[in-house]
Amino acid sequence: MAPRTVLITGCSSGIGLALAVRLARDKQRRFRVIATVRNVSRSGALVAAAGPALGRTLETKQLDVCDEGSIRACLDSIPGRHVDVLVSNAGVGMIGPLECQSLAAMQGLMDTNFFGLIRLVKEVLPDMKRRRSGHIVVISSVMGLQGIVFNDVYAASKFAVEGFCESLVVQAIPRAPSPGSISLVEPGPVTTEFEAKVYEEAERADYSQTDPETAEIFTKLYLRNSRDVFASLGQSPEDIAEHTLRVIEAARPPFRHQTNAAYTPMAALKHADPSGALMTDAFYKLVFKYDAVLRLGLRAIRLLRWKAQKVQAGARLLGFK
Ligand SMILES: NC(=O)C1=CN([C@@H]2O[C@H](COP(=O)(O)OP(=O)(O)OC[C@H]3O[C@@H](n4cnc5c(N)ncnc54)[C@H](OP(=O)(O)O)[C@@H]3O)[C@@H](O)[C@H]2O)C=CC1
Ligand SMILES: CC1=C(/C=C/C(C)=C/C=C/C(C)=C/C=O)C(C)(C)CCC1
Repeated sequence: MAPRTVLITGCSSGIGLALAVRLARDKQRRFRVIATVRNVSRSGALVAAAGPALGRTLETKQLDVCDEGSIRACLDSIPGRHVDVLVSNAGVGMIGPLECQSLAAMQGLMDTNFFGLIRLVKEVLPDMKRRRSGHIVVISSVMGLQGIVFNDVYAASKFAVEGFCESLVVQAIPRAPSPGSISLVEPGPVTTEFEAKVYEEAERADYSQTDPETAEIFTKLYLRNSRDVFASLGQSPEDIAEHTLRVIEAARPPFRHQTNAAYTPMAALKHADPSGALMTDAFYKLVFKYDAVLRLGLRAIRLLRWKAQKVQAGARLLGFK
């Protein structure tokens, strides 16, 4: 079978980079990867990680999801504009009290995370419809399902992504017998540059724009808990690449795919109680009342993960895997 052409956005780092390399190094050579970056001067890590796959199963191209012209130019440079799988991955984060964030920064985030997806879909969907085949895979987030304190605008952008895809999926690419033309991958925290970037912004923020109590909750409580959550529950970009590969290769791709089992019960709270009380109450208690219990639980998870890694390393040393 001819390799499937997979176009991925945001491949200079993190999930996009890991996925591009994973697909390009597929042992069965099932994919031809077009790994796109917004800024070609930032493709060094991708090129290094791709190694011998570069120029064979992986090529790099420029694409800025905020620039329709660059999306069109990228698509036009592909023979027949033929893309079998579009992975919409490019995205940015934002944390902190609402009063400390400018409207321009919020609009910039929506432009990347939400309108970036729309620009891509508008460009590839007509071709996919014409061919009656194609798969759009969107890197969403658990925050597309559930808001998290101090992530208001980022969560809103991922909710927008989910609402858009949920509406579009039914008619997107009618192809019997499987309608699986759009899939949402929903990771929890992933240890990439994303995390460092939001913390850097939090360092630079002007907390005089909010009241001292909110500033204190964010800087003292939230940031500490967030670091603990990433350290305990964080997945690697390679993990997310494996999950995304499973979605891409599935005969009947799922519409939604969560990557972090630890998150599923929290998302379930929302559906267990339509009034929202169960979910908001649980979050409130975890943040304000039982934060010591939360931290203890997270520390226990870290310890278990560390032990599991040791056991795995020992097993490898003994030649078991
Ligand atoms: N890390 C996490 O905890 C989670 C992340 N996600 C989502 O995963 C996706 C990837 O993030 P992640 O790998 O973690 O973070 P990274 O910061 O490592 O990667 C983000 C990528 O998006 C690119 N990008 C940003 N703006 C644009 C643009 N306008 N056009 C094209 N590319 C752009 C960046 O390019 P550049 O180098 O030029 O800035 C970079 O390549 C995002 O959609 C994010 O929301 C979802 C759940 C959890
Ligand atoms: C779980 C949890 C917390 C933090 C979650 C975080 C920090 C999640 C980050 C997810 C990301 C970064 C998704 C990206 O798309 C709190 C609020 C500290 C306390 C309550 C339980």
